[in-house]
Amino acid sequence: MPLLSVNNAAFAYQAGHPIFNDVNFQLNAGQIFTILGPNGAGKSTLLKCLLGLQELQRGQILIGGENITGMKRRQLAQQIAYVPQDYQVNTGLSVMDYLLTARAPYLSPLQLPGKEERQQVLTQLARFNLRHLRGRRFSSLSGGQQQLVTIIKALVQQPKLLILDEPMAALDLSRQRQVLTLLKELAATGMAIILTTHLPDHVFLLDSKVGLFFPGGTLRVGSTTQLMTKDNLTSIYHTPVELVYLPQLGRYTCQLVV
Ligand SMILES: Nc1ncnc2c1ncn2[C@@H]1O[C@H](COP(=O)(O)OP(=O)(O)OP(=O)(O)O)[C@@H](O)[C@H]1O
Repeated sequence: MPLLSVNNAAFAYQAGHPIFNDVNFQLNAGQIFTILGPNGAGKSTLLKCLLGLQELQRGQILIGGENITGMKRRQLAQQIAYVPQDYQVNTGLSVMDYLLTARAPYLSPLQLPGKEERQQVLTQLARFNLRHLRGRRFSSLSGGQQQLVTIIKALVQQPKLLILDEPMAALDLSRQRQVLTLLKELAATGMAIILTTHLPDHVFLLDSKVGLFFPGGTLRVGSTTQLMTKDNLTSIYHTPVELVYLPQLGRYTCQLVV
């Protein structure tokens, strides 16, 4: 059974103005699914539906065979972690305390996080060499640091499915490389991953399953080889691009034609 099944999903914020229609895809443990589409296409909205933050007009979303509409938030939070596009929350919490909130789905209502949870936070901070930030106020961090800490928070939650909305938008090249490498490592351990990005090169680097938002709210799903073509990218972005093969890297890169 797939970890995630999205069947005939349709969503509209306003009746008669669908954002997407008939979205169908499945994701197994250990698979990466990268979603591309122009601004306003519906990528974040689809992710919010997967998280149960928005309700579908039609269709269903199943996690481990169970419809998410019948699941409690705590139960969902043990399955799915989310890195939102708007990660800049105004909180007075330190980085450590902010990260500890990710353990809440595993603690009883009045239980405070203890030594074990603090160790889990330190282990995840260490992946990015960011242990030194643990005493800083989250909202005092730079944009890129906040985005990294938000990714780390999702890891502290230990999900089966990790959903990231443009997780590298604020990151420098070295940090993008770290995140891409980490996503591959997490997938190899069996975590399923869904991310959105505006950089087609991220898809070529991950060589993942792909979802392309076409005009009219159609999500076409396939492999990198099937869907990441010059015609498809030109068509979804309404702008000319060239795909260039890099023999030394064994993959394509996407270049704007200016
Ligand atoms: N809460 C809302 N109420 C009404 N309309 C909304 C709401 N949130 C988003 N929209 C609209 O739904 C459409 C899809 O938005 P969404 O944020 O899903 O796009 P996106 O593909 O993630 O875009 P971007 O690449 O710019 O982040 C847009 O036209 C947007 O204006």
